[in-house]
Amino acid sequence: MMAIRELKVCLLGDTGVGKSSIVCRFVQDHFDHNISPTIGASFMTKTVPCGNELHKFLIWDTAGQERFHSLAPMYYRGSAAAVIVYDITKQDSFHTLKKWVKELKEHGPERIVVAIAGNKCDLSDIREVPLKDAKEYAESIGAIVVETSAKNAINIEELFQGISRQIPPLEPHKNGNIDCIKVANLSSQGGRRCC
Ligand SMILES: Nc1nc2c(ncn2[C@@H]2O[C@H](COP(=O)(O)OP(=O)(O)OP(=O)(O)O)[C@@H](O)[C@H]2O)c(=O)[nH]1
Repeated sequence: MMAIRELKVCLLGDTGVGKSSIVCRFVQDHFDHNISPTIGASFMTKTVPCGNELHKFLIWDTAGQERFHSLAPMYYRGSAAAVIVYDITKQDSFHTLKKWVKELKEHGPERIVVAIAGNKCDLSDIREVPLKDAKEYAESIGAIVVETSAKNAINIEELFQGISRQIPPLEPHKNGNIDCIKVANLSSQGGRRCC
């Protein structure tokens, strides 16, 4: 028997940085060049093994367009982790990422795991944000950082594995907690809805 833990995760970041594409690649191993901007938010799940536990990620992919900004607290409230995405070819999107970090610090859950994803690393020939800047910034706030490509499936699994590693394992006597159900296999895995 393995314990399954439900972990709420939200994705935040500018419109067009590739949040939905990252989730779609992670959950369905699929990439769509013509993906539409998210309206409000979308929800998907994926369960992955982590040590003696299964982590069921309840993934809220938020809309990056400014008009949806006020909805964000609904999605980061109660989240175990936030993936904040920027586009390595857009300096502005890195600036927006810093604003999200500030907002999470002020209004987000106290011990939220923050993972920074520098997406579109397949476009490094037109890069505007050096990896060094992202690493230095991530270190200064104690966040995970990785450059990803949803298009070429680079570091997408690793991003979520990094989050899993930051989630402290449950103590055995706590296995009866409400966020933890005993299951024998991975049959609950899969997305409920994509993009
Ligand atoms: N080259 C490249 N393009 C990407 C990558 N990820 C996403 N894109 C493209 O970037 C555009 C925006 O992707 P989305 O996933 O919709 O971005 P988003 O951050 O979810 O946008 P909103 O829903 O508006 O917040 C689409 O045309 C994608 O095909 C990537 O890794 N590489």
